[in-house]
Amino acid sequence: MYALQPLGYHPKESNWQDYHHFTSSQLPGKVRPWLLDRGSLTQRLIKSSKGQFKVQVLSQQWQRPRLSEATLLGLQHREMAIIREVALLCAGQPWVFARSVIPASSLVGRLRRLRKFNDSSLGEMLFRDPSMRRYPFQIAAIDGQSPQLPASMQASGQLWGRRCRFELAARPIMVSEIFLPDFIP
Ligand SMILES: C=C(O[C@@H]1C=C(C(=O)O)C=C[C@H]1O)C(=O)O
Repeated sequence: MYALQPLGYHPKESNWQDYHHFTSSQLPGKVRPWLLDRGSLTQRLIKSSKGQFKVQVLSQQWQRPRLSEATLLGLQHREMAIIREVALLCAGQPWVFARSVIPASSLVGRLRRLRKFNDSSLGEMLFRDPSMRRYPFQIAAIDGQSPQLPASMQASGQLWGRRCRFELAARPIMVSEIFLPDFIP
């Protein structure tokens, strides 16, 4: 019998650091150009997979963000958010695990539609919005066995992830993406 986790339990957080903390030689050549690409990951994956792209929603629910996510978003302690976790599939294979945090205080005006988001890409909405502003990336080396990854996506060794704060109509959203072993650009 597993002990019940206290409300707001989060697995050990990864060590997210500003991208300029890393020299280019520290980032593996396969993912380096993708980690720092400021364009839409969705569009790049669609192109790379010759259109065989799909967003698989794994969960989308109200939760408290992790402490470092709340800090990045400038949230009051314990503010609730929609936490959306998806797999980005290329030719049916999960290339990216993505976790987005949409604070309750951002779900206003035209952003209310994010309450009922489905398997269309969050990126398509973000990059279509003229008010969108993207902040600099944070990068982390992620333990492939980390419990933050669904069991089916865990791997031996180390994975690389990126995350950043977006603002739409000056309202913050966080998007994080972890590149999985099946990722073959
Ligand atoms: C931010 C983007 O949106 C992508 C789509 C996501 C979703 O639909 O949940 C999550 C992460 C992103 O990779 C993008 O395409 O660059």
